[in-house]
Amino acid sequence: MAAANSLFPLLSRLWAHIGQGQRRQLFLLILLMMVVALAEMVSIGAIFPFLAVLTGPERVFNHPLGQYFAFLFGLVEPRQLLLPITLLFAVAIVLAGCMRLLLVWVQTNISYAIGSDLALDVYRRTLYQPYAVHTSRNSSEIINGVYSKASGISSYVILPLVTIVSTATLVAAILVTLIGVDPFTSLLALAGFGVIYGGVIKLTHRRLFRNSRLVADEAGRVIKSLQEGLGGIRDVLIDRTQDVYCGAFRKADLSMRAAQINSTFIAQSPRFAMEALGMLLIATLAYNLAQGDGGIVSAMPVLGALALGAQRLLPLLQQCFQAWSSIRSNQASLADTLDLLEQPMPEHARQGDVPPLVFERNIRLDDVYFRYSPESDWVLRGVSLEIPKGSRVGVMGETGCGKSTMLDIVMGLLSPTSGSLAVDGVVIGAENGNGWQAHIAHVPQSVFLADSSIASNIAFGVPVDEIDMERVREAALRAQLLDTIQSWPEQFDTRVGERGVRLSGGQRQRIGIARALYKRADVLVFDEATSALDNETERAVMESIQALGADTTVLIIAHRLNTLNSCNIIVELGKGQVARVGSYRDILSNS
Ligand SMILES: Nc1ncnc2c1ncn2[C@@H]1O[C@H](COP(=O)(O)OP(=O)(O)OP(=O)(O)O)[C@@H](O)[C@H]1O
Repeated sequence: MAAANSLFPLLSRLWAHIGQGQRRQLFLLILLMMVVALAEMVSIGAIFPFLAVLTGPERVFNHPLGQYFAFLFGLVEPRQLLLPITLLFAVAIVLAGCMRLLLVWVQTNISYAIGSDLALDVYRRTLYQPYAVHTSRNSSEIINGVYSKASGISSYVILPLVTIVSTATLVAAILVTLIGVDPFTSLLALAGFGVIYGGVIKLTHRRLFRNSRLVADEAGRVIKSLQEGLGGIRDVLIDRTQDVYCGAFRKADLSMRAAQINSTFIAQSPRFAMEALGMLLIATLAYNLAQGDGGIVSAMPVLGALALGAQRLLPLLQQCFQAWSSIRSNQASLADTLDLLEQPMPEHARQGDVPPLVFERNIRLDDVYFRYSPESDWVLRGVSLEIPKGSRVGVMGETGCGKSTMLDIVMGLLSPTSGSLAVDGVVIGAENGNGWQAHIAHVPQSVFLADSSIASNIAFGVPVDEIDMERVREAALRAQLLDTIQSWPEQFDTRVGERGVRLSGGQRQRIGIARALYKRADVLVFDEATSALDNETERAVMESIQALGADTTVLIIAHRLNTLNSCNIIVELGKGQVARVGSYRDILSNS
């Protein structure tokens, strides 16, 4: 718990993910902070001669420095000092303001640039995780991780961190100036402010950490309730379960917001105590100085410098505290983001484009056992199978017997728990999986469609300006979809709607088939890809697939045996084992 609670290990893990270029930018930023701090010192220091000239020009004129200044500008009487000193003070104030503005601009830019790179890295690493990792995760958790936690990292951690460093530099510079003006009051103020902020930090840091865990978890539940309600909208409408989903949303949202309110309140609250303390100090000081020889008039320069210093210091201290509480109240999200950033990157991810593996003879499964986790039952138990190149293999078996799992292993999406997958005798593993997958096109049971045009969905993942329309047309023709597309006013530019809601189930499936054909892969895997088609269309699609040529290997899972009548090998699975292998005729005659 102590380790989870501590912020510093997280910050050092975060530092490890910041690139060299950005570290250099941060170093330059610190230099800029120092320049701004210097400007701040000058602007506060400048009020001292300004007020001194206002309240007693003779004193300043007779001072050796005043004499030198008068000589420099050719001034002959004390009142002539007023204009140049006022101008100097104004210039110092304006310059310091401009420098602060520049600092805010630079630090915001650098923070968001770092945040953007980290968010991209989280997304990239997530996309590169093996399929088994994806099937074991909840998508709302991932969306929450990539979008809210990782994307927001610039505003809730990086910018606050940079703010803490920059405000601390400015605070130090202002304090040094104020100590030069009046050491006792300045050190007293420093101690007072330090005690108050230190006390608030001590009292609230656990609470803020608890809030951070709550916000991180409840945000995931908010996304989950949205995804489930919208994803199952047909059932929600028919069953009238809107209130159930609104209830789940409300519960998570309220709890998340209660934690956010609490953290925001904590972040804001010390401000008022600080302002009161600052005023109290100035009033006490003014009272004491007014009792002195020269009265309040001779004390004005010191008082003015301290008042201006306090006016600069208090917002900075508050900013610094708010930045700390922002990091603390998002610490759990930071920890989750770091876990995502530290997902192992598979070796092949660094390889770039890999050439396809040689595939001339066969695909072999040798005594393959598979289970999804060490706690779960075996899904495949000792499956051995040889698939010659160019064959048409039909896979059948009762529901849940492991057909899709077996084909996921053939496609290199899942790795056998024991046993092996080999192509032309070469065992497929993490290092050559990409080379094997370069041969494969896959049509899953439910085809994912992007909310874009038909053409983009057929040439899925290809940039719009690189889509080969002739190839798209040919794929649509083979998938028995060309006539339908041509009957639509916008033809291949027709938008399909989110997840293809504007299409029928059969049209969606045929887009999936056309997508696989567009790739011109030499291994095609169809997982119940024609289940939504009528008999006539299914027969036509299967004929097109048959006509693909002797070099194309086709694997088809189907529940209807007659879908497989053009296959030359039929594999029947039963409870994770190969029950029978034979020709369509053999299987039919023994059924
Ligand atoms: N991601 C997963 N995690 C855990 N178990 C899983 C996972 N996917 C599938 N299973 C289990 O593995 C078994 C085989 O599933 P699989 O999808 O391979 O069967 P199938 O024969 O293709 O079924 P169907 O014909 O219904 O599509 C089932 O008992 C299923 O519950």
